Amino acid sequence: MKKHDLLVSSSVSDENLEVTHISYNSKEDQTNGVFFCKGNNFKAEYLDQAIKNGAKFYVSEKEYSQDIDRLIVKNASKALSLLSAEFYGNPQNDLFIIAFTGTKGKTTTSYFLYDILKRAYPKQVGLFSTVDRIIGPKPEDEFKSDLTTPESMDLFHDMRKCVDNGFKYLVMEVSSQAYKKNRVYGLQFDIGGFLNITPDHIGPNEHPTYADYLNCKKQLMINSKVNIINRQTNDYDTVYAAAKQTSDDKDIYRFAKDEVADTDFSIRNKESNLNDSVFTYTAESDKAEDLQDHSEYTYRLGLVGDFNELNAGAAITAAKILGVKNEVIADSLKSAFVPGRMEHINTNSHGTIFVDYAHNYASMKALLSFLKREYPASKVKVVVGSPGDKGVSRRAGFAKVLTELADEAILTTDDPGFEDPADICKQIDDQIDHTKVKVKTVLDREKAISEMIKSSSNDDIVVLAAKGNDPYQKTKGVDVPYASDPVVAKKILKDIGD
Ligand SMILES: CC(=O)N[C@H]1[C@@H](OP(=O)(O)OP(=O)(O)OC[C@H]2O[C@@H](n3ccc(=O)[nH]c3=O)[C@H](O)[C@@H]2O)O[C@H](CO)[C@@H](O)[C@@H]1O[C@H](C)C(=O)N[C@@H](C)C(=O)N[C@H](CCC(=O)O)C(=O)O
Ligand SMILES: Nc1ncnc2c1ncn2[C@@H]1O[C@H](COP(=O)(O)OP(=O)(O)OP(=O)(O)O)[C@@H](O)[C@H]1O
Repeated sequence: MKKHDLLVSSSVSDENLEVTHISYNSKEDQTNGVFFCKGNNFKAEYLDQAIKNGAKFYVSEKEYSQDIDRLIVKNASKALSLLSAEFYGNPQNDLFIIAFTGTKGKTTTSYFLYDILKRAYPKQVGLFSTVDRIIGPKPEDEFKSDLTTPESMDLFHDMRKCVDNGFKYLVMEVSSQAYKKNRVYGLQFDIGGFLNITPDHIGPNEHPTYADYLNCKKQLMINSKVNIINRQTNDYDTVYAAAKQTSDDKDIYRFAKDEVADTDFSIRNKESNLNDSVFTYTAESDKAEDLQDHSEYTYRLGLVGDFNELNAGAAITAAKILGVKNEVIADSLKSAFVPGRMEHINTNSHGTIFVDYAHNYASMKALLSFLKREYPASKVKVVVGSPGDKGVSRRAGFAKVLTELADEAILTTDDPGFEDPADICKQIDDQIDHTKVKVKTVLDREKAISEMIKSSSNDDIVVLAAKGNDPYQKTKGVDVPYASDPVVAKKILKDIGD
């Protein structure tokens, strides 16, 4: 605490207290435990409850109780991160950690790299993603994530499990919120990848301004030994300067699509269809040549979307830094699968269905532009909804992108929260130019999907957007089970004998 200038005061009467438990949730058993008082909504009664549940010590920015020993610190979430790392025996030192940040593509890139590394180093790779956390080789070591980047205590707990389960590598996503809330405070990454940044996550509960969002995101570069940067990201100069603060040029690799000067690797598309895309990855600098055992290599990526070639670029570069052979990378990428991200379902007579997590203007535009450009003769038909209680600007964004690029759309329910889904759909609908796109609203999501699939013919492309493979509808504070878009689509096809 002193080294990080966090200590305000300490009151320790029992120097021999053997701490067997740490917690930030007062409802848990706290026997011989240290309890952390942190968070915007913390209340003094949580500490009282923790003490009743056995806490022997607390860490806090304020002195709440003099009944037990305590450490008063300047910043409780930073203290939580540092002390959690210590409590779990600094598992980060036994893992090679590769982290990705970006407004879009974190999950996709993390899955690409996880699959590549798993082939190269079986039973040695963990994954902390928005979708799943994989902390060991057994089925019970794989579970759904609640946050993109877990709270620091949970992060170090799960890293410890990874190490105890024999893992040597960890691929993880780092959100801007992780830096804002100090979830990765004090952690140095072996490789940090910066994918892109566009205005998003700006609002009262996330980042007050774009400048704050960028500042949080660039922290990954400052805290990584080796950096991988998309040469075409917005604010490239700021991101590169952040990497340079702590890394030499030789440890900063840039990748770009098509003809861009001053990059280390270039991606050039050779062909694409509805199932995969083929692209070359070319070393453009001496240090890239040194990394790549061919100056150019051709990959086939089993996940379409030109943006996915960029995500693959980041994953390929990380794999190369780790010394993985091109053939292993190629084998993995050709069968790439990321739950709910550009999952495609081929039908016999109802066109091609894509399930994709695109859930704001920028990602829907990237997705629909790609489909329009590659398949100009096909109609693009979208089923989409927008969530309640957050991201209100997405509604206007969906209206704009549907007007610009869709042929037909059905507006439906997606995590309405405490709002009325009909109101949300109406807000989208009111901003659509109905002379450009045919739109209707069907609130029952399964019925909306069913209607769109049944009314589509073989040349059509059906996009089930924004929900990915979420198995719930967040409604009035409850996660109401929902089969997920891919499961619903496949069931409908089965029912109609396609
Ligand atoms: C605004 C925000 O970032 N909140 C996060 C933060 O909450 P917090 O530390 O402020 O805690 P709090 O909710 O105010 O609660 C106060 C404390 O009282 C404790 N408590 C509470 C009740 C009780 O009875 N007893 C008790 O001890 C709680 O355990 C907590 O420690 O720390 C919590 C974990 O300890 C997170 O769950 C929570 O994330 C919220 C729910 C969230 O969803 N955040 C989103 C915006 C987020 O972080 N998203 C990013 C992805 C964004 C992207 O795509 O880029 C992510 O990384 O997931
Ligand atoms: N590099 C990219 N650029 C633009 N759009 C992308 C990119 N990669 C993925 N997308 C789109 O964004 C959606 C979400 O992708 P992914 O889950 O990989 O990103 P993420 O950064 O983890 O997102 P989130 O923070 O919203 O969870 C995809 O379904 C796709 O439509």
